[in-house]
Amino acid sequence: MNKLICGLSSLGISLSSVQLEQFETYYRELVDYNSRVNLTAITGYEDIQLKHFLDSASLALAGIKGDEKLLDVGSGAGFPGLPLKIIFPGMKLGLLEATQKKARFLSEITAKLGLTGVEIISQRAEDAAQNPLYRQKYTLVTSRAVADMATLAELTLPFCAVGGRVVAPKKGDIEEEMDRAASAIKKMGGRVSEIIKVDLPGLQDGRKLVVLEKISNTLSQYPRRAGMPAKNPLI
Ligand SMILES: C[S@@+](CC[C@H](N)C(=O)[O-])C[C@H]1O[C@@H](n2cnc3c(N)ncnc32)[C@H](O)[C@@H]1O
Repeated sequence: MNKLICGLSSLGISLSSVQLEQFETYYRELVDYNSRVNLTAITGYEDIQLKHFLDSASLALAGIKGDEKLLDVGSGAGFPGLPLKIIFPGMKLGLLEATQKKARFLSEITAKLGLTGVEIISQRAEDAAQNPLYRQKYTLVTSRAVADMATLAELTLPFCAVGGRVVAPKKGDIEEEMDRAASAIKKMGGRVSEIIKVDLPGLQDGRKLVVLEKISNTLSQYPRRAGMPAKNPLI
């Protein structure tokens, strides 16, 4: 795990032997499960350390303290939620994933890693966000590679408590994407707080973190029914 260790040290994070072993187990189980069920195209030992584990950990640049209640929307094989939980074990974590076979992997890997305080929610974000158990209940919401920002605002901000934040990793030039998303972010009760450049050993390719702040309650009509936020983004 040298690539991960090196990148994390730039973030001021060092891992205990238990955490290191958890990352090794996560790597092995991911590659094994992936040979039967397609979870990720990234399978090399170094690539997984950088593009999955360190990329997930880079969200710490947004000032994660470790006492957050975190929901990861469209978590797939657990990114970025699970690496953050390994690094910050005190966090409460929800992993929201609509695809059943991916949600099954999330349940299995969570048990194998011996993590507690993790809930797997196998639903679409549009449906789960109307459930009072989840609506506006999280202080931190993450989502990587799920949708463009206008759609993502509608899929994430409704889960966020007022005063909480959404952190979304993005890559490349996002100016136009952010312009298109301005109205959706406002309608969900959010505002853009900051955009943080990610520059870590092995991840120097224009990655950034979009940070949204939740400043007022989301109106009950949002998110719209399943599929609408992607099909017809709010403008
Ligand atoms: C490209 S994958 C990214 C997975 C992971 N976040 C990552 O970065 O590796 C997108 C994931 O989001 C899930 N997803 C897409 N739309 C969703 C929705 N509306 N509600 C819940 N999950 C959704 C998909 O099932 C898929 O697993």
